[in-house]
Amino acid sequence: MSRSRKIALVGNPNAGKSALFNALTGARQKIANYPGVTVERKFGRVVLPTGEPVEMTDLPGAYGLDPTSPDEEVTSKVVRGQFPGEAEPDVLVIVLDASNLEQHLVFAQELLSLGKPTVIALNMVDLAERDGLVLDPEVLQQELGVRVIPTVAVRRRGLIELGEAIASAESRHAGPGITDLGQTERRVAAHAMAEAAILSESKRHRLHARLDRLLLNPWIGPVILLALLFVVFQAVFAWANPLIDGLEEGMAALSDYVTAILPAGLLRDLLTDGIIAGVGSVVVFLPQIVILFAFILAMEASGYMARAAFLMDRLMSYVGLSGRSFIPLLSSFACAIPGIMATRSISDPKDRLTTILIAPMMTCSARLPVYAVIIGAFIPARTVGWGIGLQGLVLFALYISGIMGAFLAALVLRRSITRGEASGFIMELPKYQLPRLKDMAIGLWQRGWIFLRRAGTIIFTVTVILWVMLNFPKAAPGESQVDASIAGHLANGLAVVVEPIGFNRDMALSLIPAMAAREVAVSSLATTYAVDDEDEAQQAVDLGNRLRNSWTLPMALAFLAWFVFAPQCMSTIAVTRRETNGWKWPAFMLAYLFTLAYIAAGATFWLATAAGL
Ligand SMILES: Nc1nc2c(ncn2[C@@H]2O[C@H](COP(=O)(O)OP(=O)(O)OP(=O)(O)O)[C@@H](O)[C@H]2O)c(=O)[nH]1
Ligand SMILES: [Mg+2]
Repeated sequence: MSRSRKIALVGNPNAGKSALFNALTGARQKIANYPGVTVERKFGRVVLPTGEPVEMTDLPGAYGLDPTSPDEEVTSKVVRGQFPGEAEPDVLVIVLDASNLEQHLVFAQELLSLGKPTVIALNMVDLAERDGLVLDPEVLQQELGVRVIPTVAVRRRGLIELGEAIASAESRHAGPGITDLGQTERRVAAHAMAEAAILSESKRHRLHARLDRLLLNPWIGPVILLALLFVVFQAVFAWANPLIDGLEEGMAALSDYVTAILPAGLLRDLLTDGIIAGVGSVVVFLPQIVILFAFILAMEASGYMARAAFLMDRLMSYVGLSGRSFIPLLSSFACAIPGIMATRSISDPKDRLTTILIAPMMTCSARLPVYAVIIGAFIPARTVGWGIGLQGLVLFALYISGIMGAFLAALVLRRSITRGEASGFIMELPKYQLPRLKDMAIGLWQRGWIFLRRAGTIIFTVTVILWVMLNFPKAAPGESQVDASIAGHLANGLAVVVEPIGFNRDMALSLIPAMAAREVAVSSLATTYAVDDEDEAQQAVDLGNRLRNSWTLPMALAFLAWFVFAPQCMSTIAVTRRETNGWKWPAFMLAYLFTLAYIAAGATFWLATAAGL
């Protein structure tokens, strides 16, 4: 039997290729309302209405076949059949944004000139209609010489027709003239075709235009952005706290239950001190993660994020970056790994390298449990006027510190190691849309699942290993178990190094396993204090109390400052190595970020101590 045919989805950024890919294959690739979301090719299988199974490829968006950035290069190579080890696609599905037809038809003509069997998905016809645009697919079909199927990817409209068209797509005879047009001629042709295809157009953009005037205003826009972020961090504490209390009580009850049914011994200790106290101390932050991502996803889907990038462009040009870096940096708030991958859409290599190097300073979601534990234990849950919660304010300040640190680093890097001019920034602003509930739910589910999976795998494993290293060898009567243990001895070495910045031995101890993942700092503190606690009745998960008993406020603040900068994440280092093709830049990243963390934590500790906190 011959191999199944390969179908590739191509088109301009933000045309809805991934949405269409998800709808056709049942996959759950990330979609968001700004250009440059997909940076790698993704595969899936589809059975066409004719019963023929085909392999579908989702590609990064591009503006043409002459690549200007690493992600466009992937698209260009795949489409031309030059991607190493990959067969040429048999059918191209060009995805067009119906409400942005003229622009998208430029690249479409270039793709058609390849002469491959092609089908056009005229996507987002719902948005075109909403904006008062009535299109005639027939006209396009005649002009371009291929089937044109209207679709609404997010509502699964037009999928069967599209599948049928793919099944019967034949090698086309490139229409007269299309083959060897230059870029300018394609633009002219695109304009004429769009004009011919638009049956009627009643301008209904007024509300959106007004919204843009407000949100993109150079003075009001940044204020709105800042206010919005402020609300997000207030909500992360205010809304999550009741849920977290509930989860903590649940963990405590579970711990009590295990204590009651199991005889005293190693197994019981492993379950209560290692797994419930350790892993449980991280899991309780699920509500905060979900709330944070609810805001991020809503801002992404509505089209506001792209506006924020536009606003930030000017600010970023001061530090030698362009607004292009905004989306990768923004993705790094979830996790630096997709953030660093997203830099593939940056064309200038030095711009891209700078963005990679500063991405780890964006506060990723793995820091949230660390921040939340320390803030919860040391910052009183009171308001500081106008109903502003102090805890949320401190969290906000930590995020801002990371951003400031990143901007400062960019400023220095762009004047030294990655010297160069800030490149220009052109980004189309996507249409405003109301976030769809289903997409939001799927997105939140995915983020929550990633968080829990980390807790169940890497955090679980590292915590259990640490528990073992904390429990052996056994302490002599009267001696502290942690002092006697392997882990305690190991930590003593590091403790000497971090003593000047106010860290005690337990804090030093938590930094070692936290290289695997930052949340492990929380689980390892919880486990260390649980192991150290002789009083069996006190086994409930009250990490906050234990921290307050062993740390001073300046120590806690220094610990927070450390985590703003410290590159405590193996996976980030690994992905930096991959994206920069070598060890030089990850090594540099480790060195400069640890230095920054050390200075920041030390300065915080001594300033706080001097201030008498
Ligand atoms: N209303 C409407 N929205 C759509 C449709 N198709 C996609 N979208 C939305 O448009 C945005 C962009 O969709 P994506 O699938 O991420 O676009 P893409 O072409 O993969 O973009 P890149 O990966 O950046 O090249 C998302 O917010 C989708 O929810 C559609 O037919 N109608
Ligand atoms: Mg995509």
